[in-house]
Amino acid sequence: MFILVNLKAYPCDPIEVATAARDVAEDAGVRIAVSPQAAHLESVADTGVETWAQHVSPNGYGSFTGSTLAEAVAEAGAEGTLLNHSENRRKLADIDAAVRAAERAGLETCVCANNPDQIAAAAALQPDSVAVEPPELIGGDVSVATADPDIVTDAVAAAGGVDEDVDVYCGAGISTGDDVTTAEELGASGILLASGVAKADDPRAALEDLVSGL
Ligand SMILES: O=C(CO)COP(=O)(O)O
Repeated sequence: MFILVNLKAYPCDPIEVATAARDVAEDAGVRIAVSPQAAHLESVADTGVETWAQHVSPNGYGSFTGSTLAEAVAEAGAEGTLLNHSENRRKLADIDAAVRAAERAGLETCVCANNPDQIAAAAALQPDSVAVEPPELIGGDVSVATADPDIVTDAVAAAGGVDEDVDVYCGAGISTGDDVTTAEELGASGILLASGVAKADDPRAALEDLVSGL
């Protein structure tokens, strides 16, 4: 299972989380990545943890003020990028172009979506992975794998029906090792989480719990 920790715009210490994620990944032999604000990509990547951007723009170099270029995040040390997060939704054409921009820069891609139908559309763009995250469960206390297990199994089936090479992750409300193993049993090959680590009093302990059943 891949554990991708999205720090969103939470006021946590990205280096504290990155250092803990690096150590827990090494100790447990589990793949863990951290996705900080764009301004923190380089310092997070410098810790040695696998680092992801939260978004990249669909355009390449040029007169595009305010862009977050795929090339720039790759140069900062990112190895992958989220796209179309529930809190940063984009037009289909822009998601497609952003997947292509990320590929050109050598970044792994994960396109987020609300439900299995959107997962099928996202998988058709041939990212490396898609992530189903029901918006109403994001930031809550109940894991998507418990509250709505069908959405995970249906997302796995929807993506597989379009492109079997696209991995399927799930997220929303995940905070414990039980949540992670339940998601794995439903067919997800990774989880995407935020508040369970970014808002934890002890991010290292939260990460250790997440990998405890793997
Ligand atoms: O949006 C999410 C991860 O990208 C999920 O957030 P929570 O883990 O806080 O529910």
